[in-house]
Amino acid sequence: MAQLTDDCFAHGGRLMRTDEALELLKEKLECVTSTETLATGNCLGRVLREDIIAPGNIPPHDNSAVDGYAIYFDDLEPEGPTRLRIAGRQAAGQTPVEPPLRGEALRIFTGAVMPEGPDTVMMQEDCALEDGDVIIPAGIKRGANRRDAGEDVRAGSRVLHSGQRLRAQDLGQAAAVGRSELQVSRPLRVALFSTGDELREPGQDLVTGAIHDSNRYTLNGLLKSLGCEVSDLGILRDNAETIISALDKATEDHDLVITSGGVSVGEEDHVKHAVETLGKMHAWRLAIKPGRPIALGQIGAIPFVGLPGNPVAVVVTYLVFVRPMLLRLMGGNITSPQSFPVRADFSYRKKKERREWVRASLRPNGDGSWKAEKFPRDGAGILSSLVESQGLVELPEDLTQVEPGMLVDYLPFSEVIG
Ligand SMILES: Nc1nc2c(c(=O)[nH]1)N[C@H]1C(S)=C(S)[C@@H](COP(=O)(O)OP(=O)(O)OC[C@H]3O[C@@H](n4cnc5c(N)ncnc54)[C@H](O)[C@@H]3O)O[C@H]1N2
Ligand code: MOO
Repeated sequence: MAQLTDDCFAHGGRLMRTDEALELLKEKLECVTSTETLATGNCLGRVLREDIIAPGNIPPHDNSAVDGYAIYFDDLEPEGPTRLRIAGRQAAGQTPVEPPLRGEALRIFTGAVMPEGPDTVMMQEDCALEDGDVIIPAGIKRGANRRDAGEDVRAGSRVLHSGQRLRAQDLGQAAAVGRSELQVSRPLRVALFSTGDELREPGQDLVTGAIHDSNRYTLNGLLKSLGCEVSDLGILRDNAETIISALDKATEDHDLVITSGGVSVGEEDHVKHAVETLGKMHAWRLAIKPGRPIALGQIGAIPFVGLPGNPVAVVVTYLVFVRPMLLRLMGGNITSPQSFPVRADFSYRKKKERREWVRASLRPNGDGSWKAEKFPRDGAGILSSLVESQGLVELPEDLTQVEPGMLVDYLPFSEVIG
């Protein structure tokens, strides 16, 4: 099991660019999860840890794509209808029957093996029947309505790649090549805490100055949607000893520890100190908004991530940094989420040299295209902005001004959550 090396997150004091941070994560983190063999049907969302090679062609044999009549194309009259005797019947799953002779048709059904000889299938709705014969109209193309062996997958080709997260269609593909079991990563075990004296559990009354803990619920959902096994370890009060002992204990049986809050420069921000006491901490100051402070470190060999407390910063830093980190730790490929160029429907000023994400939703332009409408309020504490938006617009470092009509990169939440 590969582990973190010392100083793996260390960097200079300046603000670090997103690309640099992601590169460093890729370089320094390795897979820490072992593999297990699971029934294919239980592998949804897991990271595949083997290449899946097709042992045979799919489909395994030439077959009919429709219910109809298998015929020899060369038997057809070039102009006008052709009458053919129906010589036999071939259903899906049946062993091949005697092929029809030239001048004959074979009644055939979708998925049934094509007989030797006939090259074309006529759909039954286009045919007429008369005294046990079939009347084929003119106009069909040679080879119509037949599916060739291997047209979906060729024997020996790689249908699934080690490192990919298994979606429903991937499970179908594994089953299609005959795999009843797959080698996948065990779930990453993540310990999750919130920190802050102001935090109360939902359901508890709020005294003045208190708020309900929302970050743990957001993070729990984000982590679970990526297939992590989450230990929700509650709220840590702003007390150095409490935090030290809780973090220490959490490393005993987890692959990663995540907290939110307490990573800034305030006197009550004890998380950094706790990690420094137990291991190594490298507070990263990233050239991003929201989510400038993010703490990465290690407690023993277990990676630690301290996310900023502001609820929007939590989600953005999770999507941009933590998600690729988790994928790496569970042996997955880190692929950039797919964003889409759309026209901005807003003006926005930003600082140069920093990457920003604004909350946005797609609205129809009326001509079939879409535009990105920005959520009107920008605060990193406005959690409702995430609820009411469908995604994020990513604004690169060198951009300083967005104007309506400008092309921007829109990242739907559906690309990265789940
Ligand atoms: N002097 C400075 N102050 C701040 C800076 C800075 O650079 N210098 N950075 C600001 C930025 S940016 C952020 S982000 C925050 C991050 O600070 P912390 O990680 O220490 O977060 P807290 O202070 O604990 O909390 C910030 C904010 O979020 C609320 N919060 C915290 N946890 C939760 C939770 N589980 N559920 C809901 N809301 C939560 C908390 O009450 C605060 O309002 O620091 C800025 N300050
Ligand atoms: O990193 Mo803070 O984003 O502005 O909430």
